[in-house]
Amino acid sequence: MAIEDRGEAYLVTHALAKHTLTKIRDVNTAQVAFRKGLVKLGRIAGYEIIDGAMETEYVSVETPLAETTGEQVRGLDDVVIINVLRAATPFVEGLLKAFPRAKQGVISAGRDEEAGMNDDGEFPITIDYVKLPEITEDDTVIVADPMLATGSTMCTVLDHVTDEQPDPEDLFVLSAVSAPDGLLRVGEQFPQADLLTVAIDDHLDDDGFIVPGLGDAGDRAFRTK
Ligand SMILES: O=P(O)(O)OC[C@H]1O[C@H](OP(=O)(O)OP(=O)(O)O)[C@H](O)[C@@H]1O
Ligand SMILES: O=c1cc[nH]c(=O)[nH]1
Ligand SMILES: [Mg+2]
Repeated sequence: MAIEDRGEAYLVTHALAKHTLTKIRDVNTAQVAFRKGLVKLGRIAGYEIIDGAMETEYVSVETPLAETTGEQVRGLDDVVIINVLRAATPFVEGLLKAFPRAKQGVISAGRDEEAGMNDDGEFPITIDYVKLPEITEDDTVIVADPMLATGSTMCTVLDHVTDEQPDPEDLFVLSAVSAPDGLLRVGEQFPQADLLTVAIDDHLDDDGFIVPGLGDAGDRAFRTK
């Protein structure tokens, strides 16, 4: 298993995840390579969730030559992936390679960057659209957003995801880059969630951007600036 417990979060430690994150951190990595990098990170993280958190069962299988025993992953039909628009879209594309039959939810969430952070280090979050599947107690729920900065977006998203739904078997908050503030905020407000990230960065700047981070993930993936 290449998921390492860091106390406040679990790290995806697969070498290709670190390699890919380094590539997309680079200011010279342009839109297409940036977006492909997020897709790749989503796929690797999905495989790591399967390897680290899902069980296998023995099944008998008939090859062209003989009957033998193999293993299959349990619960692949009981996966829910929540796409936090906009930056999570390529990340989710990668996750879907690991979980092609996942139920999918979409939440459109944006930070009000003009309003800025309040004294508690939170942004006002605008939610424009919410469409979620029914969640069951058997489900593994993965809420994906490549950036976990102040945690304001994720906490607002999780309010919707957990509202009037049963507790799933597992609830993962998956990000590529996290700031300590965001991990602490989400961890405090949603102790039932497992926080999974490729990197925990140093700090947030005065505008709420992760340092060193990778800049504005949405703008870089969608070429809006
Ligand atoms: O932890 P937080 O401080 O809430 O910041 C993280 C959020 O900020 C970014 O979204 P943004 O509001 O820029 O929207 P976008 O994805 O449409 O660019 C990012 O994709 C996260 O959703
Ligand atoms: O560093 C950050 C913080 C929030 N959203 C981003 O895209 N990047
Ligand atoms: Mg953005």
